[in-house]
Amino acid sequence: MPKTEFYYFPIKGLGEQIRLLLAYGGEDWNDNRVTPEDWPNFKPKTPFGQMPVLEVDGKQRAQSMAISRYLGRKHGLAGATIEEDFLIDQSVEFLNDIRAKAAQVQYEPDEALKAKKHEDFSKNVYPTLLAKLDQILEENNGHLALGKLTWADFVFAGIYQYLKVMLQSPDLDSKFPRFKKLEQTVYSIPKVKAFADAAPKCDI
Ligand SMILES: N[C@@H](CCC(=O)N[C@@H](CS)C(=O)NCC(=O)O)C(=O)O
Repeated sequence: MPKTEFYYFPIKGLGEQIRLLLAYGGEDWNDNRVTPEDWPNFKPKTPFGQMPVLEVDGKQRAQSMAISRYLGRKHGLAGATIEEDFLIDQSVEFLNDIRAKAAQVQYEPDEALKAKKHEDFSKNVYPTLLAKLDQILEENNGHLALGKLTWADFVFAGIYQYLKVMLQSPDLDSKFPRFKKLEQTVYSIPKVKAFADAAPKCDI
């Protein structure tokens, strides 16, 4: 089996979903956590000057969603038809929309503007998006698509803690119990749990 190397910062961010998929697949892989000090040296050696990067047999792959989709297909977590794949992609893109909205606030450098945006989004944006997400889970047996475990669920589990921080919503678990349940569903898969139990702890 080819040796797989995964490279990302020592955070969950855009990398955790890939770590969870690699763990699920039972691949022989190394979880390389590149420190900010080592990053300037590695950056020019990556396809887009960014991480995550997945290297299989010396061949690099980049872009978190493309890598996740690739691993999902590889490990039986994709759709059986293009229609099913579409439903998975649709939910993943919706998750990305939520993350992008939250990031608009999280990475606003002006603190006063950040507070204003947070207030506005908390009132006018997040409630609709989160209710829709909850509805998708309700209609899919607690999953993001197809009523069963797919790679979209790994994307969700990988970003959920970070999302809570970005939404500044520590009570998200109690407001939307289906969210926490889905995160637990993924993290309690034995191979995923074994990885997560042994991995360095990080919240975001
Ligand atoms: N669209 C890319 C975005 C990757 C990205 O933004 N990576 C950030 C970390 S989350 C990065 O490498 N930042 C360091 C830099 O740009 O120098 C993906 O999904 O993989």
